[in-house]
Amino acid sequence: MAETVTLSGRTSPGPGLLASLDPLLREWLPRQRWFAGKGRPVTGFSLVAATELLPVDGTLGLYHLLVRAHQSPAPGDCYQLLIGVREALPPRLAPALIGHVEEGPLAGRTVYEALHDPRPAEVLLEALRTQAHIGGLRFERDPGQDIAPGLAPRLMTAEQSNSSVVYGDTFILKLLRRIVPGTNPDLELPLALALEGCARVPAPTAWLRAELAEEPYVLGVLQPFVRGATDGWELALRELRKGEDFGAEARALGRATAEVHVALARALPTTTLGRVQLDLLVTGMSERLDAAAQAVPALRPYAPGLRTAFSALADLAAEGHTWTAQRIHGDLHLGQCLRSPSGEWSLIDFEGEPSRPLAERRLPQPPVRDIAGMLRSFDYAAHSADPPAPGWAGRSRAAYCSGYAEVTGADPRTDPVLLRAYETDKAVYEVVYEARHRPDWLPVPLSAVRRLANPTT
Ligand SMILES: Nc1ncnc2c1ncn2[C@@H]1O[C@H](COP(=O)(O)OP(=O)(O)O)[C@@H](O)[C@H]1O
Ligand SMILES: O=P(O)(O)O[C@H]1O[C@H](CO)[C@@H](O[C@H]2O[C@H](CO)[C@@H](O)[C@H](O)[C@H]2O)[C@H](O)[C@H]1O
Repeated sequence: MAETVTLSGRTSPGPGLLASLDPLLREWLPRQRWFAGKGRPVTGFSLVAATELLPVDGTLGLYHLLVRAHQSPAPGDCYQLLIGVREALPPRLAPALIGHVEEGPLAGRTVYEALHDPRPAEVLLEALRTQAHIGGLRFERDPGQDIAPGLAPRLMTAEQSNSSVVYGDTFILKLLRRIVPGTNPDLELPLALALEGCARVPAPTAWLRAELAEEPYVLGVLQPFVRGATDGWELALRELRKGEDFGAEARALGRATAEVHVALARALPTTTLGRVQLDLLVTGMSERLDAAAQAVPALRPYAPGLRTAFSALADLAAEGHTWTAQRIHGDLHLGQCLRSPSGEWSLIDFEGEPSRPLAERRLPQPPVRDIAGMLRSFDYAAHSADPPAPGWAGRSRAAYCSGYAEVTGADPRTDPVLLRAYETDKAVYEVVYEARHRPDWLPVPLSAVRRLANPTT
């Protein structure tokens, strides 16, 4: 059953479109890295919106679909799909195959993940360049930034929560996969930082939105591509392999994080977290720990020790301690930091932790939360090295905090209770993330869990 169907007006996809794709999507969707509902069966699909971008009666058809995958708990998540339609798939597109349609309006055709194909990817950039309105899709651009026509696209192959296409090493378009209504911080925060003149974050050039059932959806963001960049994770692993210290880079990263925090605090409202808010924060952390221990048995022996991190924070709140909260990155780790060949660091991916509700991701939070994320990341890098290098992690963590203090005047280590609570919350999140997505990596956050559960050992 269609919820809302938006058409380009050029041709109707026909009522049987989704029914004919259903058996193929059931098999293909759960295999995608960005599919958020892993481990729960997909029981069906409903069409939220369908827009024909290239006519499907031509040699290459293109549908933009928003499709809800029915899973428990209902109603299931909504995903953005770009479906190419051809008579037959050329061999170079074999990895993009979704399947051969047996019935319905596309019977006899082959459907595939269109982002692998240059022509559909070009259509998206051209629509952003010309600020097209197609069906319910709104391709919009910063009037102060131009997009040259004809930039060659290539789909990024990195492990991602979404899908990105690089155009001529000039722009990168991130198409969000799991779509939720509302203002998306991945567009909101970089736009606010650009207005603030913060050069640490690539300024959005253009974006794709949809208005569905009077709710706004952000579907994608185009931003300048940092050419020749190395991300912080790759760089850290490289230095670890060479036995090199990461202190200077970690310090620079601390400064970059602080600059972004200062700009966000200027650009968007801040608030004070008092007893009520801190109690809610502690409750949230405790509930996440309970849910994680339920989902991942290996976490259970450490749960009582981890809880002491949260009760210590509750104790401070009861004594009347308050903290300032502001908008933050929300999922900061080494992979979200790009170092340009000239040594400048940029921060990317302001979506927050994708599994949390959007409203929660947009709340002001103590900046220490981002710092805890980065500290966890140094630990991750050190534990992925062979042999593990805890001393390297300790030095990088210290240098990062010092760099942060150089800009803000406040060293995060002077706030150990809040820092330990957030590090614990993050490690718990990572345990669940790894159990779900990369079970081989589970020992990495579990080693931190052991340390955080026994802070004096
Ligand atoms: N502006 C940019 N310049 C260069 N590379 C980028 C840029 N933005 C993202 N990337 C690359 O794309 C990858 C995925 O981007 P990210 O925003 O983290 O997507 P996701 O939310 O899907 O994880 C990054 O790890 C980085 O390698
Ligand atoms: O980049 P994403 O928004 O998709 O973030 C998710 O995936 C990350 C892994 O790709 C995950 O990060 C964890 O692993 C990193 C090493 O691969 C490490 O640097 C991080 O510190 C660690 O949290 C992130 O948690 C998840 O949300």
